[in-house]
Amino acid sequence: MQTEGDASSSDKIAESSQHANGLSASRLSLNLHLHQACEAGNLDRAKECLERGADAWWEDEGTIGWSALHFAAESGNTKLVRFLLRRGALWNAVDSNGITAAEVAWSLNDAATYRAIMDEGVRQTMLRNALDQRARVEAAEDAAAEETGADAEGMLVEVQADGHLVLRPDAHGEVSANNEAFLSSKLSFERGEDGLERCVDVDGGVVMAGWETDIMEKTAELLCAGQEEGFSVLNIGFGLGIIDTLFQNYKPGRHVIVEPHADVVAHLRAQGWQSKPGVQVVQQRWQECIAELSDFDVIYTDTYSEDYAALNDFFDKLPDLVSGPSARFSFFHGLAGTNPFLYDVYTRVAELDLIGIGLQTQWHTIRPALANTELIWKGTKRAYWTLDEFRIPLCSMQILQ
Ligand SMILES: C[S@@+](CC[C@H](N)C(=O)[O-])C[C@H]1O[C@@H](n2cnc3c(N)ncnc32)[C@H](O)[C@@H]1O
Repeated sequence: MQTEGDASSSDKIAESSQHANGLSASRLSLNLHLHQACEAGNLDRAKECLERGADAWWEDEGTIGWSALHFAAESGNTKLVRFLLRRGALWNAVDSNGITAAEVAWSLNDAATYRAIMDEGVRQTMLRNALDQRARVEAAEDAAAEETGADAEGMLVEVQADGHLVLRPDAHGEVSANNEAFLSSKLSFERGEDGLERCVDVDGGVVMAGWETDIMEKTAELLCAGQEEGFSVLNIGFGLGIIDTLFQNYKPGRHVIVEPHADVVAHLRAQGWQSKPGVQVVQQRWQECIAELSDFDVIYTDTYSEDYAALNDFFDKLPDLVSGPSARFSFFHGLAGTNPFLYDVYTRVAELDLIGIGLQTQWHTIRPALANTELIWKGTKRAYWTLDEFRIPLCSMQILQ
């Protein structure tokens, strides 16, 4: 509960008007009435406020920045929540503590309301991805015409100055937000303060770190256990070679590694990867060589400085890469790995996009033992993972046992 006891609307208006971004007193009053209606879970009154011109997106910065959706979520009226979402409420608006309305519902064990907000998030994210994809195709066509490049974006979740969560912000010129810039920048291979090996980019962004070993181990097991002798593996992104080392334990007959970064390739050469039997290293971006590759029983992708749109593009290539309906695919699902609600949204978005190309996904949840110990992120730009549970996708055209 965030409103202040019996404060009258006019008191609240006076308090809020300092932060009102130029809204008139009557509009503020209407917005506050909308909040009160939502706090009471009163759909009819909320409708009336919106019909009279209240703003469904408005957040009361005079208090802790709740929106009408936060109040509606707290009231437990799922119908009201759905109504607000249809009328312009922002599904991912956060209060001044970074809390979304969905998290308010979650804290109250209100699964129906949580689901309603998540569904809207999934719908809008998929729509936005589709629009972005079209914009990228058009940008690429323009770039080809003008011989200029288009910038890629990062996919970290950040709270913006206006209080909204952004799913794919520009990471302020860092190489982690631009695949082309990343691939021509310097990398360091070092030991973190946790004693584990890590690979770090020029800005201090972590490309890969030893704490992910648990995730890689489980992924390799899900993908490789029970495969026939001589099975074939395609891995996109070598990094520290953790998953490739684990794949080798299952003795694949053919093991293709796609890795474009010169420093990573130098690192893997130094470890003798190129002369291992059955191993082929392709020093290209996956986008450049994928059309030449086919017939894999196991496919895994875990790249860096690429966003969800790039992953979705990779999904589209899968039908031409697999050896048959029982081939298995997985990817590193770190999308929105710092916010539990957005992690749920991206889980569902990926699942639906995969259904779109005929793949079923089973999610295997693990708690990486080494994740979130303080030392992991010391001396790095930021933590890209702060959640307790990691979901490993296992995808196939057939339902897997
Ligand atoms: C997170 S690391 C992979 C870690 C790996 N799974 C492991 O177990 O060590 C990401 C790798 O993807 C590579 N990469 C980045 N962009 C790529 C692209 N477009 N195609 C293929 N690999 C890419 C990076 O150079 C980096 O080596």
